[in-house]
Amino acid sequence: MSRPVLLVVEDDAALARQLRWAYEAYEVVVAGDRAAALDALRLHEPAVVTLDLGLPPDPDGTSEGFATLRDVLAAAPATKVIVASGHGERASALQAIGDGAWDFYAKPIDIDALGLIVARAFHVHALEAENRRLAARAVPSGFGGLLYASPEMAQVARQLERVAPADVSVMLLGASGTGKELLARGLHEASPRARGRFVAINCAAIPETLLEAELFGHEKGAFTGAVKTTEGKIEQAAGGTLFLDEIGDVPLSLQVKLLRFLQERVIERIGGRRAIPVDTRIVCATHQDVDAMVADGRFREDLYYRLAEIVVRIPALAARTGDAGLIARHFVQHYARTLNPVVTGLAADARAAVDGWTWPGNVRELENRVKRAVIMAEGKLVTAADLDLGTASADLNLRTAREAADRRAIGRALVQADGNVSAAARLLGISRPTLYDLLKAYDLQG
Ligand SMILES: Nc1ncnc2c1ncn2[C@@H]1O[C@H](COP(=O)(O)OP(=O)(O)OP(=O)(O)O)[C@@H](O)[C@H]1O
Repeated sequence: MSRPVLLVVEDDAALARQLRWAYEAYEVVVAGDRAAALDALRLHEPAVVTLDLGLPPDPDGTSEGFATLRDVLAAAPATKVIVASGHGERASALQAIGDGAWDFYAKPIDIDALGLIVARAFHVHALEAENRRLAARAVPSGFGGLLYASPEMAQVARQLERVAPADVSVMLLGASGTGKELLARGLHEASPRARGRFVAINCAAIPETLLEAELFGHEKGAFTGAVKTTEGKIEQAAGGTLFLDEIGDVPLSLQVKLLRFLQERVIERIGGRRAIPVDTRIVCATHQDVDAMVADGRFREDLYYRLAEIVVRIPALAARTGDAGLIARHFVQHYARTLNPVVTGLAADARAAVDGWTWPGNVRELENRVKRAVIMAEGKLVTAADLDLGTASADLNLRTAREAADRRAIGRALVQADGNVSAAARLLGISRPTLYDLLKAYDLQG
């Protein structure tokens, strides 16, 4: 097997020779200045580079060393650069770490100590490469950017893949921020209507009085302010998919009109007299407990059956084994690129905090926290404190630890039981009312 390449950027030829001789486990490539270092980087793509900051034409300063560090990391950001700090240059070594170097060592060189740092750098590089490979593999095709590695979400994706080609209505149930809109879009893209439009409307965000016009459109002069004829969202989605988010917030009066559209597949704009046929697929979502709403008359049962030919339950993020860490890594890389390129990953305490947190706001909360943390991070790694999870992680106290465990177990049981609350309760060994209480308490309805 060929030996891994260690690039030594060093203008002292005698020292470079000594390193080549000492590190026989590696193929040591030596570069004496910045240009040679970059050539060697392109040619050998070394995982690890040792860098003397004092390079010609500035052998007594550090400017050329820092420029080399910048160029190396710009060309190959995953490279582990270990910086040499001469006597009294500790401050520049620390600055180099801030600029993205992986570690530093003090001159004069202790061959064994540097050897350990180098070996560890190769090891970490290999782990990170493996992580990236796994993360890349975890991105499934077809569901527009949805990230997961958990069996719980794999099951959801499979269900949606199966129903995408059939022109049935789909109801997505899940707490806020679990990715319902992303899944609805994925469903559209995997369906024969993919060439048509995906039109989304959040029924909770629009005042009751305006919702009807938004959905059905209006003719010019239908009401004060209706200065021109306007198509509603339903018409806009003709040939494509209409995503009705927060369907549980549609008032009863409008539920009747929606039902009529779903039965007859024609709409009438407000103030219009013409029935306009519209062919669109309906996907809807809610975080509310629609079963309970139907039971106490807040949601029409006949409409429910039209909208929910297929019901898919989206587990809370805390109930997806391993997904929070995976998604956090993705967002760190994503936001680091534009907001703070020095940041390369999550510190160990941050990873533990991400795994332990209950994520009441699900993926949206995770994305927001990571984004803010990337901006706030002072070094290469995002810490638990940057995520604002430092004191609030699951081991804050027994109650939060229990809640996290409850959420995970309930989410999994619901997925396993295909959303059937009685079956999930049996799996969990608790009564149905107790499970309902827990679903309510943790806002896990659906
Ligand atoms: N599995 C995932 N992988 C990557 N990003 C995700 C995932 N799930 C959700 N997101 C992102 O999280 C954010 C929230 O997702 P989305 O808007 O789909 O949630 P939602 O369930 O519709 O929320 P709400 O009910 O509050 O409208 C979006 O920015 C979305 O891109």
